Amino acid sequence: MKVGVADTTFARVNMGAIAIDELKRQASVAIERTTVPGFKDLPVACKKLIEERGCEIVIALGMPGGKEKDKLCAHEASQGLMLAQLMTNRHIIEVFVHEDEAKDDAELAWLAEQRTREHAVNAVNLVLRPQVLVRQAGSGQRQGFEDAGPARQ
Ligand SMILES: Cc1nc2c(=O)[nH]c(=O)nc-2n(C[C@H](O)[C@H](O)[C@H](O)CO)c1C
Repeated sequence: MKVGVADTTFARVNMGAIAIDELKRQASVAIERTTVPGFKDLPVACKKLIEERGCEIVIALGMPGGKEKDKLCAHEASQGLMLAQLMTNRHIIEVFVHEDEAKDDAELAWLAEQRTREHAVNAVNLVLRPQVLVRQAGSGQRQGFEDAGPARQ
């Protein structure tokens, strides 16, 4: 099984390296990596990882900046990633860490690592251990900051 990792030079954390480290901890899978300038370049990069490099699933890692323009572009990139999923019939796990989610650089680095690692686990589970996700259904999982947990009556 091959997992694709696509990340960007725009990001302020090496999210691709973190994803690869976590994938190696989780399972014995082949990994294909590509790095593009920014998140708008991710959809075609992910499609190529699937169609040309044989990936079963891809993790798309990006970091939207804090400006309004960045947020608009992030929405567009996200739509591109969804389209790529429908075109290829493969999951592309979008891991976006918005720069303004964190109060400072240290928290940004922590959040990017945490979210990347947790979604790398999700990607492996989706393909190799789907029953793990079924067991987590409705449990309020969050990637990065604390889990929300199940709603209580
Ligand atoms: C405005 C803008 N904001 C971001 C961003 O917040 N995060 C990011 O990864 N990339 C951004 N880019 C760059 C585009 O994604 C893309 O790399 C260029 O438009 C070249 O295709 C742009 C152009």
